[in-house]
Amino acid sequence: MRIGIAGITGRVGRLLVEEVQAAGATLSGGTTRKPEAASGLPQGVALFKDMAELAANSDVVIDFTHADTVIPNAQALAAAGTAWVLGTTGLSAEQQTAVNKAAEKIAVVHAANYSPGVTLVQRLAQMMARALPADSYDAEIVEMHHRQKVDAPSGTALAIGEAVAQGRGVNLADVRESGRDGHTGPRKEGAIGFAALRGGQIVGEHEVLFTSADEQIVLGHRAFDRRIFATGAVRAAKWVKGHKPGLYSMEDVLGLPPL
Ligand SMILES: NC(=O)C1=CN([C@@H]2O[C@H](COP(=O)(O)OP(=O)(O)OC[C@H]3O[C@@H](n4cnc5c(N)ncnc54)[C@H](OP(=O)(O)O)[C@@H]3O)[C@@H](O)[C@H]2O)C=CC1
Ligand SMILES: O=C(O)C1=N[C@H](C(=O)O)C[C@H](O)C1
Repeated sequence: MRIGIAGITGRVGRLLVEEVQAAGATLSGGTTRKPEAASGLPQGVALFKDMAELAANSDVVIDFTHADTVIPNAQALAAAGTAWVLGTTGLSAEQQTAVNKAAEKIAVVHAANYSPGVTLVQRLAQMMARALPADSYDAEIVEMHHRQKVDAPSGTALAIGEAVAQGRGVNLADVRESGRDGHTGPRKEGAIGFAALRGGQIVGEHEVLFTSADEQIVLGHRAFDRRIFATGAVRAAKWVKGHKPGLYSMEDVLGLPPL
């Protein structure tokens, strides 16, 4: 199968080149706005001028770029009938709608975090939220990433928050509290709080905390190397080929039963 990489010169993109080749798949090539930055790629890696050209030459495109590319990429991939493994985070509601619309035409795997460990943390967080009453247990999510990260809270933190909200049977948008500052007043019962730390070259750290008056449960994940994301995305790319159009998750790729 032919796998294309959007953002091929990026921090994850470069690792995807290695992992696609290690998986024995054919690397069709990639896209970059800066061909001069591609000098560090292995010899012979094809660079396409845009997503339309990359999609036309690929069975699946793995995309770790930037939220600004999501709408044009969705349109180009749907037009080409090419499956999409999307890792980009920081999407607006409009950009997420474009992903959902593309999934009417092509198979899309969309995950804020392609590490199996985080996928399990999300599942466990949902189970914990079901078991621990919101009026006694305060849920907070803390994440830390490298100083270059451009979006906050992380997509993974938001996905964990979504899992807690689902476990509680509420809409995250109604209970989310991000970035407390100033005279905030007491914590609202049932809120799901987020804190985003940035510094150094931290690859990706997440904790979800359930705190009551009498105990605290902390569930955490630390990524030591971005390669965990690249291997997960390649696993998703090999899984998605041949699937009918639709929006799939890393839980589907891992074959986790519905909760
Ligand atoms: N789902 C997951 O498991 C993971 C998701 N991510 C997410 O993937 C995305 C990329 O992360 P990372 O590889 O660290 O980021 P980088 O900035 O290192 O790479 C992103 C690449 O996208 C390209 N790009 C294309 N269009 C744009 C644009 N309009 N603005 C900015 N860049 C653009 C850039 O390449 P060029 O300039 O050459 O065109 C850039 O190299 C982020 O959203 C991040 O949160 C990161 C790790 C894991
Ligand atoms: O930008 C990153 O680096 C990462 N972003 C993803 C996110 O926003 O959750 C996944 C991972 O934590 C690394």
